[in-house]
Amino acid sequence: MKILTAAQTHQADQATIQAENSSSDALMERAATAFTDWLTNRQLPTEAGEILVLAGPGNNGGDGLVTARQLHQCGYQVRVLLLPAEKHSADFTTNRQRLPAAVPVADLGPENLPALTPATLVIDALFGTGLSRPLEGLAATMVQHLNASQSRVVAIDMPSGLLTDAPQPKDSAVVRAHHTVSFELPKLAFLLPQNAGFVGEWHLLPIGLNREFIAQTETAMYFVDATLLAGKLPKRAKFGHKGTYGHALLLAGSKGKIGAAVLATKACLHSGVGLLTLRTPAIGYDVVQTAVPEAMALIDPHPDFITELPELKSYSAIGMGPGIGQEAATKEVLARLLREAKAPLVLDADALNLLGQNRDLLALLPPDTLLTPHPKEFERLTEPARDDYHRLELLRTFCQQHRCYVVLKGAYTCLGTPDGQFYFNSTGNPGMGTGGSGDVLTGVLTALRGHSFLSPLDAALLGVYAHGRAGDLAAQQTGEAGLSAGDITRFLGPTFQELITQPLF
Ligand SMILES: NC(=O)C1=CN([C@@H]2O[C@H](COP(=O)(O)OP(=O)(O)OC[C@H]3O[C@@H](n4cnc5c(N)ncnc54)[C@H](OP(=O)(O)O)[C@@H]3O)[C@@H](O)[C@H]2O)[C@@H](O)CC1
Ligand SMILES: [K+]
Repeated sequence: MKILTAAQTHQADQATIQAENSSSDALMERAATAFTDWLTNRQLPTEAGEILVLAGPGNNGGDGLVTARQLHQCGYQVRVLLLPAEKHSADFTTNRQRLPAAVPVADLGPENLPALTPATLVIDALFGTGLSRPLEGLAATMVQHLNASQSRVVAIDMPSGLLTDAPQPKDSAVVRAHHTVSFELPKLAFLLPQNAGFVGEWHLLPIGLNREFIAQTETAMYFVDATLLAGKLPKRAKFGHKGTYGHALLLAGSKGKIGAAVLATKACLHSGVGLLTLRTPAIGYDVVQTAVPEAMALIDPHPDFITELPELKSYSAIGMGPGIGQEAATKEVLARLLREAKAPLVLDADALNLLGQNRDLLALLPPDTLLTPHPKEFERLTEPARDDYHRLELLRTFCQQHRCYVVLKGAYTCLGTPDGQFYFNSTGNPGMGTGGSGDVLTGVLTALRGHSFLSPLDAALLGVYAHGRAGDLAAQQTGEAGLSAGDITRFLGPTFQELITQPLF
């Protein structure tokens, strides 16, 4: 799915109205009907107490007025409070007039803030994607009053006060919604950790925005779901052999962290690699040969950490980092790898920390190298980010400067590409924030980078998505708290099976 800016969303709105030869009022009716259906299908009890619609002066307020009318028609007890304004949108005015007289309506005022109880369900329709500046005055006071209450809050399209795709001025008033129900396409603001407390759980409702317009609109941001990946992973070839799917090399493990090597190795094997060789220190030999007999073990002369780079010419992809530690000799191995590798590289964990401590090595990164930092590791490669928008700026600059792909790990892991695009992943769950989960991702990505038929972009997208999806399937069995990294590897097979497409021709 594409992620559009607020301005592009407004254009999509206009293009839809034009293409359908209908009216903005009809589109509003459609959007608000989808919202009302969403709400009432959640078995909203009629005895839920009062439903309070807070309506602003624009089309977001218009959506709120349509919803109020529809909920009233369904028999709910609804009340509307309007935010006084000098001008109102045409569709707001139309729907204000359509509101049945039986629905109580009043103007908000500093002396007229509503009583809010835990039984009140508040529908936040103050501002949506048309918000052009931080809230002030009465609107800000109302939002603070709402946030201080125990009422349940469902926001239409955006939590009011939150900018759709621009940095939020510090301490500005923003509604803290329990649910945000938005239309058609995800908004950038939903995907940033700093906004989690405002957005709550978010949901998308299709409202039939014009497909052609969306298809031809240029964007640098995507939300990666199964549809975006359709057709990218072909069925395994009948006459394929181990060579077709690559021979991967993993450099992983050190004393006390051989488990990281085992996890990455298992994940690589469960992601379709043809052959796998693991370079690990001597202390890991028995462990690895026993735990993962499918992999070949190429033992380093040092007992505790990796000190020598093996011959590289047979490998189609190389992953380095899980559990390797930060010894000087291991850093030299990394430096030699960067200088000598011809195969695609995946760098993670301590390989990234070593790069952060020796930034001169960044100049050696071969083009299309894939790095998989979490935000702290990324900061060690760049600089501390002021906020999530600044972090995205740093990500774009880093990827462009080093011609590399960076998987910035998080709730919506963001893949940055050398041409400045962002791909936010849709799969995964909080249970995956557990030791070894990153090692599994390195194994998956190393396997896919070794598939000659996948582009660097597709390998990264598929790997990140599959890792999250396998975690989701695992959590269905284990629960999020019970999820461990090894569980993720067990569900990689079913995940890839889901992703493989079998076109008839
Ligand atoms: N596109 C779609 O898919 C569809 C969109 N739909 C709905 O339309 C919504 C967007 O509507 P919208 O463009 O009218 O903007 P909205 O957020 O209501 O506010 C604009 C008004 O607020 C004002 N204003 C702005 N900032 C302010 C501030 N800080 N403090 C005070 N005032 C401020 C601004 O005035 P101005 O900036 O000109 O001063 C203007 O008067 C969208 O979120 C969705 O709910 C659906 O109905 C149909 C499908
Ligand atoms: K809103």
